[in-house]
Amino acid sequence: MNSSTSVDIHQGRGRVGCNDLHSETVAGDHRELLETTKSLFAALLYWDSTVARPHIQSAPERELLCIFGTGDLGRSLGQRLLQTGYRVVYGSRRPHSCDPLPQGAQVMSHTEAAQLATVVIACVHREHYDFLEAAAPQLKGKVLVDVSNNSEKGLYPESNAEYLQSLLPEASVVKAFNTISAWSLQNGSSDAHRQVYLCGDSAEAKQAVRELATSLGLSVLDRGCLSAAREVEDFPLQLFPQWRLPLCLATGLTAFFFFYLLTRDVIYAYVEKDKDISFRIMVSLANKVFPIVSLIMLSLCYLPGVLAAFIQLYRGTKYRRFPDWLDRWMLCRKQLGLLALGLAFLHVLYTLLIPIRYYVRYKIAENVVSVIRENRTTVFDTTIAWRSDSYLSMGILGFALFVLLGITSLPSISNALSWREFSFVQSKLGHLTLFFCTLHTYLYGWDRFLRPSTYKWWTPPGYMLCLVVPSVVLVLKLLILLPCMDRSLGRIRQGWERRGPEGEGTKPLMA
Ligand SMILES: NC(=O)C1=CN([C@@H]2O[C@H](COP(=O)(O)OP(=O)(O)OC[C@H]3O[C@@H](n4cnc5c(N)ncnc54)[C@H](OP(=O)(O)O)[C@@H]3O)[C@@H](O)[C@H]2O)C=CC1
Ligand SMILES: [Fe+3]
Repeated sequence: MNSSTSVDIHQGRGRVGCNDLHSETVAGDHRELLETTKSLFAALLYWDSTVARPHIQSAPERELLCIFGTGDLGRSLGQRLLQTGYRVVYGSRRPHSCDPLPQGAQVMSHTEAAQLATVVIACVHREHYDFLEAAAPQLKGKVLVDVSNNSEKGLYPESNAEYLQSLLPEASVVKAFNTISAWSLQNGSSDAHRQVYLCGDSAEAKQAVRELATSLGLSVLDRGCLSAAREVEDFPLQLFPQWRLPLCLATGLTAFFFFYLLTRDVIYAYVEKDKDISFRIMVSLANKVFPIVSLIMLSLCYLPGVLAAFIQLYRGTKYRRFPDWLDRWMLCRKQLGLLALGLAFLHVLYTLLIPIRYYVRYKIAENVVSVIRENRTTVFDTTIAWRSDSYLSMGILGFALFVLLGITSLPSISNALSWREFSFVQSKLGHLTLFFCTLHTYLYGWDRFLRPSTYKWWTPPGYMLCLVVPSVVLVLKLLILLPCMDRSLGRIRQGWERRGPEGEGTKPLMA
């Protein structure tokens, strides 16, 4: 009892401050009181740690996990599990000659290792799964995690996880961890904190794997039954999935406007005026196509937002899903915006090099010489000065805000912003950017809209075409900002719903 008493008092010092009490009491003559106090504290601490707070008594030993395969993923995953506090045992074909393993891990044959753990993670390629049949008795009733990926789509008739389950019907196979990578686990990159998908037919087995993933700092998304494994296995094969649509759009628009402007400018001059101005393709044409596509793409970033607002106003609720096409469109807004920024950047570069172009220098010199030769005087036109300065100024402001939007969309920057700050920049400043860039284009056009010579072969110039979408977006946005619309939308977004099909009255959905 004496020894246990002293240990208990020692443990309690930090928590209850019995150290001070101890020294004060010793300083006096009350040894009896000291003994009584010691016993009282000992009893209290014993009760506290065993009855009231049993978890404090001793941390439970972490679970032992088994990993089959000592390859790249097996080693990296084992190391992370050991760092998290789990105990790890490897099952290997060559327990005595495998590559160095994380410190603290044991290694033995597959059957021996499987016997020790209730959760077994198979870090082996699907092609070698048949060896697992030999360990079937040891894997009976256990959770078997399949982490495998495919090297290409549709290689096998069934998913790897379903194949594993068919080999070992008495184990509970769970598909998980295939979206992480050995590299990110080893280097602790942010990739290691990404979402992992989970699917399986046994709820308990999935729960065990979910707890495991959560303790590794991964967020888990349950995809349902094991039949969903095929889809989950295809995820890592995706290459920039959210960039596909924006890239296709940018390529399509660039190709369309390139041929449109080629016809209007170069081919028209050749056919109608017998002039070869094909050299303009390299700079002039490029410097028309890039800003046109950039402005359209920027407006396409904001169009789904205003469409969504109108859909919510029409439906009178925010609790109904948007159509799939709108969802997909919304999800790639960032990529649309970044591509638009890239094209705007090219427009800036091309514009900056205008003064050093041979064609431009030649034209200026020719003009000056003709003015002198013909003894003409040129009159300074204030309207043109206003127009050109305003046009440049809007372009600069638009581009500066555009760069700001691009910077704040970077994860490291956006993570440092609150939701309110992020939405202020992306929505308010975003629409202002669109407004400046659209105004820049209107000022470029100025009164050329009215001149018949602008419409070569009855086609409008490219910049006029590209003003359609941004103008529509800005008008729709202005409509949403009208007080009556803004108020209704605000209420809907706070959870209010229009009651009944006729839409009379409102009720709070989340009271
Ligand atoms: N590497 C990664 O980043 C990721 C990998 N994955 C998946 O994890 C699994 C393993 O990948 P990875 O670690 O890269 O592969 P490795 O080739 O590095 O390792 C595979 C391991 O499997 C074992 N093995 C090899 N052949 C056989 C066989 N004939 N019979 C039994 N066991 C065998 C070996 O371990 P031993 O010698 O100890 O028996 C080997 O080290 C794959 O299914 C992969 O798709 C999933 C996500 C990411
Ligand atoms: Fe411009």
